[in-house]
Amino acid sequence: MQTLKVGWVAPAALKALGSGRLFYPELITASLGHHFSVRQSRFCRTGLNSEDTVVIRIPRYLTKRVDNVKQTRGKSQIRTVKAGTLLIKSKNSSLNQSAGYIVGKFEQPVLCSKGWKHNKSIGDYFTINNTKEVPPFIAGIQKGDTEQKASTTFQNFHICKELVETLERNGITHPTVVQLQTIPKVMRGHNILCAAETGSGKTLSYLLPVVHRLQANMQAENTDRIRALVLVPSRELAEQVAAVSRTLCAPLGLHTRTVGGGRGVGHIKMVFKKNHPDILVATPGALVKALHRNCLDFSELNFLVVDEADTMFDPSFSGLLEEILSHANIASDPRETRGLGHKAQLLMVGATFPDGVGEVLSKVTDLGRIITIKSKMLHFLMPHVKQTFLKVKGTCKILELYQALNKLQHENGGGAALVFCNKSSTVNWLGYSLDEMGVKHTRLQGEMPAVVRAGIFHSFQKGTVNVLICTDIASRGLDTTRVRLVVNYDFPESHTDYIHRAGRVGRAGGVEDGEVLSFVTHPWDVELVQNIEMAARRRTSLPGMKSDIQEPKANVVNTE
Ligand SMILES: Nc1ncnc2c1ncn2[C@@H]1O[C@H](COP(=O)(O)OP(=O)(O)OP(=O)(O)O)[C@@H](O)[C@H]1O
Repeated sequence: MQTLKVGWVAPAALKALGSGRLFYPELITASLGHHFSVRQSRFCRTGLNSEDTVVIRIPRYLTKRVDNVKQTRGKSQIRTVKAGTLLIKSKNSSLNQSAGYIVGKFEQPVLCSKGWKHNKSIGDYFTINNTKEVPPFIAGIQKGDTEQKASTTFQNFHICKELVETLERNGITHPTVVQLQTIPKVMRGHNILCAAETGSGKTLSYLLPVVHRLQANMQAENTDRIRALVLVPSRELAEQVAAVSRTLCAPLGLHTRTVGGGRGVGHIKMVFKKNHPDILVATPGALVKALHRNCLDFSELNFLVVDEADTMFDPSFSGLLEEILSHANIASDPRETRGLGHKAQLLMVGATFPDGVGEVLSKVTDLGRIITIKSKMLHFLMPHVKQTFLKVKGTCKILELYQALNKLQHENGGGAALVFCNKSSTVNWLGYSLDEMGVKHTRLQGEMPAVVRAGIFHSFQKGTVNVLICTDIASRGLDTTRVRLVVNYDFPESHTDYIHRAGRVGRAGGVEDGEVLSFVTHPWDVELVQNIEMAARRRTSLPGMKSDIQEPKANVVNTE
């Protein structure tokens, strides 16, 4: 307990200190100090005798509190702004951060999104600016890339000349970083798990060696059974992968076919009635139906590809995937992939590292022999894409969206936009509202009947319509090279979803100035936003994402 002798100002000041409303605590304490020094004259005015000094005891917790506040205010905020371009531009300019400043591991910067759980923050915003012009996955342009890497062409992989010519006709001459790393290993027969940024060209990194090896073995394996199976999570993606495969296979006489869900068993039977294709691109649900009806024979399978592996190993698909894998004879060693009685080589690719791989794969292959390829920027925010976060009231989102779409069309030179919602019902509601506002658009969500859904994404890709409102069904794997704006109308529920949605812009061969705009409405969105902001300030990957194959947990058998 500290004892002070005070006069008439002190009680009021102490009341303010005790009330917790310490906007200017140093002024109050200063005035207390000042008052002690002049107390005699004041006392005269109140009529008190200087001998009758009032004694007030200040509890220790209160003095401590004042000291704490003093210390906090004394601590200078980290200066994150230097000369040059800005990485983070905030509504409150004191929270900006320069591109040349990296927040250290132990530094705690004040985040722009700090108070975003509170309603008072509505209208606040910040932007993570792009610090690079080109994506990090284009080889030869990045700092530190060797000349050899830059001059590597597809011919260096010793793939057949027809494939190289087809790529050249499509303007693809130099492999991306992930293609450089993956293609040689697939050609050698290894089981691969490849996790690399969205839009970095993973489709070609598995299709090129697969098509090359199939044509090379065509004479030896004269069979009408399926030789390569590609599993993808959606019908749209199946069509897209099949289109690339058909282009590559056309000069080689190989056949590709797709089978997707939602069309009934009759359709599936029809697909397999004719000769079996060399390459089948399928969704897991439809494929399992075909397996149950004995429409398929995997005895000649050379390759099993799991595209969008993070989604496919997710509990919503992993049961089906396990069943499919149990029908295929998966190799454990590259030597088992060649010659008579060969087994299937397993290739898994995705933009985020899949969880639960260990549990599923330990039953069908040797986990220790799977080669993992991870890009340097895995789970990082894309440095070549501008990303804006806006704290907004739920009821105002539609107006903000309208403005953003208008700005894209009339000020920023036009282009396509993808608008993500978390639920199919929101897609429908937003669609009706935009209809009323006269915004031409199309919709894609998983609850649509298959016949209605067919062709929607293709027509968006072709440019028939410029705005697509969708759920996360369109966030996985779909190649959206003409998209310039991604809007998270509903904030995504996980980092993985954010990475996949944002990855629809800034793709190899796509428009260069893609942007992401995210509306933040609910208090439960804020933690993700803060993680994203912190990862941007620290230049680290997003937290809490696995990046290694985990051994399956030992089965605990309860003996009681
Ligand atoms: N070497 C290359 N040079 C130029 N463009 C390329 C190259 N490889 C692929 N592309 C183009 O890059 C785009 C993205 O490729 P792809 O869809 O395979 O990316 P991805 O890594 O599978 O993306 P996601 O993670 O979203 O599935 C495609 O339009 C493709 O044609």
